Amino acid sequence: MMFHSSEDYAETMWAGHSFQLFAHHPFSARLILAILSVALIIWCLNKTLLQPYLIYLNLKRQGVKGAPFRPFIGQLPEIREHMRRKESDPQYAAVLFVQSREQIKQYGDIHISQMGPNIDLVLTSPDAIKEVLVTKAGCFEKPAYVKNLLSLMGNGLVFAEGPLWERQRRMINPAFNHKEIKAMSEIMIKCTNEAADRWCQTIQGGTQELEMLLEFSKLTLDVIGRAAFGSEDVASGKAADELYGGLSKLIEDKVAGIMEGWSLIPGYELLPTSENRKAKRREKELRALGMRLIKSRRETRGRAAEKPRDLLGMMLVGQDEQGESVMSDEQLLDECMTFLLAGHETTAVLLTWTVYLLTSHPEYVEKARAEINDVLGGRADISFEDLPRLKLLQGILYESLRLYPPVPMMGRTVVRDTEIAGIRLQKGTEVTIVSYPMHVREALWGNDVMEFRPERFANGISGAVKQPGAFLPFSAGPRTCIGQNFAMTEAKIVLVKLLRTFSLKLAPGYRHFPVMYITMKPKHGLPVVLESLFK
Ligand code: HEM
Repeated sequence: MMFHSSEDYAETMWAGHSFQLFAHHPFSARLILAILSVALIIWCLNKTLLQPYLIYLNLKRQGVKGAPFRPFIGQLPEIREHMRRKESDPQYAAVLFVQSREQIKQYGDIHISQMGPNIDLVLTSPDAIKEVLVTKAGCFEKPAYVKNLLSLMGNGLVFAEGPLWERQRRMINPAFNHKEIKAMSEIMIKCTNEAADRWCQTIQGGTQELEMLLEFSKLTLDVIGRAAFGSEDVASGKAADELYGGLSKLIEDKVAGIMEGWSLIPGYELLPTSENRKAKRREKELRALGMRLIKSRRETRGRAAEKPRDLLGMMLVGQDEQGESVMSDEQLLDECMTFLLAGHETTAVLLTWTVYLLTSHPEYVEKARAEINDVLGGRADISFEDLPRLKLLQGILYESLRLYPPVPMMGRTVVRDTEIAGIRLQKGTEVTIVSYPMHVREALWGNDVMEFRPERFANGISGAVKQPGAFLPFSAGPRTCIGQNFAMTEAKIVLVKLLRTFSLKLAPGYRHFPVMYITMKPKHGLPVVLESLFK
């Protein structure tokens, strides 16, 4: 072999012999392993100790208050203890998670909280939250730990960022305009009638206890399946049980991982632990179900002559208003999983808490029935045009969203240095927006703030609260919930049917224990005794 220079020689020797050297010298292999291990430990310590500590110092130096820094665990032990102790406390919702009243009382509306290794700037003030969600929204993205928690949604609309998010939102927006929601309301009515018939059959003229969180979840899954995917069988029989059961278990397990603290460690989700393997398996099954939906919709699209009107159909045609072209199969699947998840769970939880509040305040059941009868007269079915006239029902739903917001917290990560409420935030700082404390702040709503009083919304949101930005069930700004009108339309349709067909009583076995599994829902479900009003 000819070498043109000593560099060539050295290079070839390095490339050719170095691996042999390592292979034949166990010492060198061990050295490499040791170097890699040290690098990994340094990386982990930097992520879980040094970076959080520097963020903590930056906030502290600017006078932000909060519990003292505690390496790796933060306030996790207290939160866990808190959750255990509160099992029997009916006011549990009022002391939700870390953002307990005591924390706000002790440290103020804007304070530091530490969940495992993560330092969070907790915001419960309308002005600061408006800066994050609206005026400086471009400086924030969704945090990695939430993306990991809901990795099933991939890069769908909830987690897409930058130009991808802009394109997807532009493409999907038209599916949620007034005309489309009106068209989808017919599907909602059909699904609701079918569910009510099923419940009537179960009751068989007597009374029967039903677990309403489960019933509402199946119903909202059915609606999103048909309205967004043009599929009749998302929520039929076994598939629905598998889908609902699979999704709930997946999220419960992942939240349990957070409470244990392990899954807050960066990169933990990549380790082959039995929990991670189980979660991956579940995700794979659920995504396979999503793929089946796409395939079946592709086939029906091939046969249909007119322009598709459901969400998946529109995405399959695959052009946005600017004529930009098709989504990849992977992106399509991410959007399907996003809408299946975001589009059913939240609305089911809203319906569940509303029925809980109504059974606890029967006087509003009577008032709501009177309003419904007034608006519908002798007609059996509601129509989309009736909905704006159901003012009390709207107030009941808003009051439920105020006292039991299905999404009471939202996370953000600073991606560009910025300033919020006069506090300088470095890139990498985590921000948690907590709506619940604003929803129950006396100074904003009046001294009856803890009471269920739907009339407070008689003149809309601005008539109910001093700062409208303090009512945040659907978020605000460019990333506000795309499905809010869909959800409110669906919830009204379901409640009208329920109140017109059944009397409702909370079952004696109900245990009030709201928990946060991304959405805030009753840990033990909502058992309700249903009795038909028509005998
Ligand atoms: C009562 C029902 C609902 C509540 C309380 C709710 C709440 C929210 C909230 C708070 C966000 C913002 C999350 C964040 O920025 O971190 C959000 C976003 C979103 N919601 Fe909803 N939602 C509901 C129903 C729905 C429905 C029915 C759909 C679809 C049919 C839907 C689809 C979405 C999507 C796709 C996003 C992400 C939007 C974006 O980032 O551009 N939601 N929702």
